[in-house]
Amino acid sequence: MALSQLWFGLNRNVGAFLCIKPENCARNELAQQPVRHWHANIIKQDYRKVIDPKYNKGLGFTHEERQKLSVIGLLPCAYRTEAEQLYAANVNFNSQESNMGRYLYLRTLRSRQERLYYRFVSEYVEKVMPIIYTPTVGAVCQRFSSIYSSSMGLYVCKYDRGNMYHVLNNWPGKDIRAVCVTDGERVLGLGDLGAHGMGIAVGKLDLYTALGKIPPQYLMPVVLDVGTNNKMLLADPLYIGVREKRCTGKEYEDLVQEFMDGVVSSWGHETLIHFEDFATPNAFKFISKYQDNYCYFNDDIQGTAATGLAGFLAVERITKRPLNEHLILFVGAGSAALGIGKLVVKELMSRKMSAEEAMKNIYLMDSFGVVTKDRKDFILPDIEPFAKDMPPLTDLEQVVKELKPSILLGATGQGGIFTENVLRLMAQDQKQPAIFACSNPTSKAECTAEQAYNFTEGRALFASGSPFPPVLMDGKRLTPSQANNAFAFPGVALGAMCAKPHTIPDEVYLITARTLADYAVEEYPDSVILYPPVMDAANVAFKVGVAVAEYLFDTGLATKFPIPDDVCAFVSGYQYNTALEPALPVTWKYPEQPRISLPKDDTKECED
Ligand SMILES: NC(=O)C1=CN([C@@H]2O[C@H](COP(=O)(O)OP(=O)(O)OC[C@H]3O[C@@H](n4cnc5c(N)ncnc54)[C@H](O)[C@@H]3O)[C@@H](O)[C@H]2O)C=CC1
Ligand SMILES: CC(=O)C(=O)O
Ligand SMILES: [Mg+2]
Repeated sequence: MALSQLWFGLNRNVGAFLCIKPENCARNELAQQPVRHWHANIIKQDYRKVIDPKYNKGLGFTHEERQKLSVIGLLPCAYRTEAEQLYAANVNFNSQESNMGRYLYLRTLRSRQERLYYRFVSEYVEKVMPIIYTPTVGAVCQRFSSIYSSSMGLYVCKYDRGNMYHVLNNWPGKDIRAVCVTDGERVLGLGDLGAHGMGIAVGKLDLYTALGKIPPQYLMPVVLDVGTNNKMLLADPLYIGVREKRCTGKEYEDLVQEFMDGVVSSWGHETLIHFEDFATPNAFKFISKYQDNYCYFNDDIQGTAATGLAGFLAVERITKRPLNEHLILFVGAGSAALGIGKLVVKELMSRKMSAEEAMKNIYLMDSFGVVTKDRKDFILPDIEPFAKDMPPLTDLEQVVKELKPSILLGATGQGGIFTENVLRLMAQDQKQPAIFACSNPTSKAECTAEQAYNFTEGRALFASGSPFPPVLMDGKRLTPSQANNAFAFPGVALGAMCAKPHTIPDEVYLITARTLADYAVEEYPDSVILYPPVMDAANVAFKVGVAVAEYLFDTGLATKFPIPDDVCAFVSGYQYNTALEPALPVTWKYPEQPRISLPKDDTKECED
């Protein structure tokens, strides 16, 4: 291993450092001894541990550790405590001039010192999440080929058909317990980004660890590269993916099936398979195909459903009006909106309502207008039950004027469609109009927080998919909530990975929604917030993880055996600790063995 590589791995040093303190010379003196070669071999092993981002502590190696590892001189003399390392990371992060710079700095930190990275993300989640996740991750995905410097995840392309097991097992991690896979066809609200979808798979799994505290070595981000229909990418000389139009139909579905089987045969049936940012018709198709037979979930439909329902439960609590008495208008009838709509129906049915009663006050609107019964064919079969018997209405303003919704949720990927007039109409008819602008990234939000508050005299209960800063109005600080599936998927994943089910039923998303809604009530009883603040997202993930695991154990769906007596302690024990560990950790200790005194030498002298 080249010395330069070592320095690079340790802390991006630019040379060797000679410290003249005599006690620090011990290792070098030792190196002159005859045992040198034997020792060098041991040290080589240690070196590997040191340059591995999992173990590397940079300036956090104590001087004793540096001596043991023979890295004295490869680091400057200073030792930094954890707090000092975090402070240094923060200084570096803040000194970047753009969010893209901050993202790239964090990737470098991640590739050098994994624990410090996750510690930093957890500690500064409010300012870091918008960088590693929406909105900056959207810009990263758009420019992925031009900023490409390392793979970050596994790329499985359509030409790997027949060799899936081989490709999956090229991944260096051997104990994979969750996979986040995308085919990049609908990345946030940015459309088809092909192999650039890796950015979002990496971002989601980063939140598994930052929020769910799931150990990163169990996680694998994957892009299924089946081509792209994005003309700009196809013409980009730097494009990193398959430069062909998307494959579809049987060829596509067979590849996805081979992927599912490859994961199961590589790491077992309990491996969590998280589908992200597939185009909506495929997303629904794969839920019906895989939900009952794999440890599988679709985040855009099911994770978003849990988050959306939790927001509606908060509206119900704040307005003191039962959910079924609210008129809900979904603008958008795709993965996000339809997923939420279906879960709201399940929630209302659990309150002893029929499906028809539950759907009575739920309206869907897509780019053709309100979904009505006279539609010839429905893009998705799941839309049809929501269709209403009414004359067609296509203009959003008109729809709001006529239906007078109390809850308006946008998931269209169309920035700004909640216009001033739409928002004013909402405020005209409702005391506390609930407005959810769920589309990501920020540029695609249906309205900004400022617009929502300004055009409703500050009365809106507002949440958005990407974060907005607080708004000052008449001396009052109005803080918007973030309605993002990041409040659901890390906890669902944590619970599922602990309990290891072979299937994740819809009840899990009801439980997730209720746990998230209860959290806000318990922690902020007097507040009118729709969701807890993002700085609480790790606590939410833990609560959701425990609730999901408990449900899976109680219903016999868990395959983890034996069933733990204390699920809370069990889930907590599974979690990742971001504290910097010793370089050469003592994993377990042996007790001192009782000593038996040696018998006296009673050998008789030889007679002959
Ligand atoms: N906040 C969150 O946690 C999540 C947010 N999203 C965001 O939601 C957006 C939509 O995602 P999907 O549902 O997967 O997309 P999709 O493509 O499945 O659905 C979009 C829907 O919007 C409709 N639409 C488009 N323009 C419209 C208009 N002018 N008026 C009315 N309807 C219109 C389309 O007909 C379609 O029904 C994206 O921006 C995505 O980032 C998605 C998942 C989770
Ligand atoms: C948040 C998310 O999953 C999306 O916008 O697609
Ligand atoms: Mg998504």
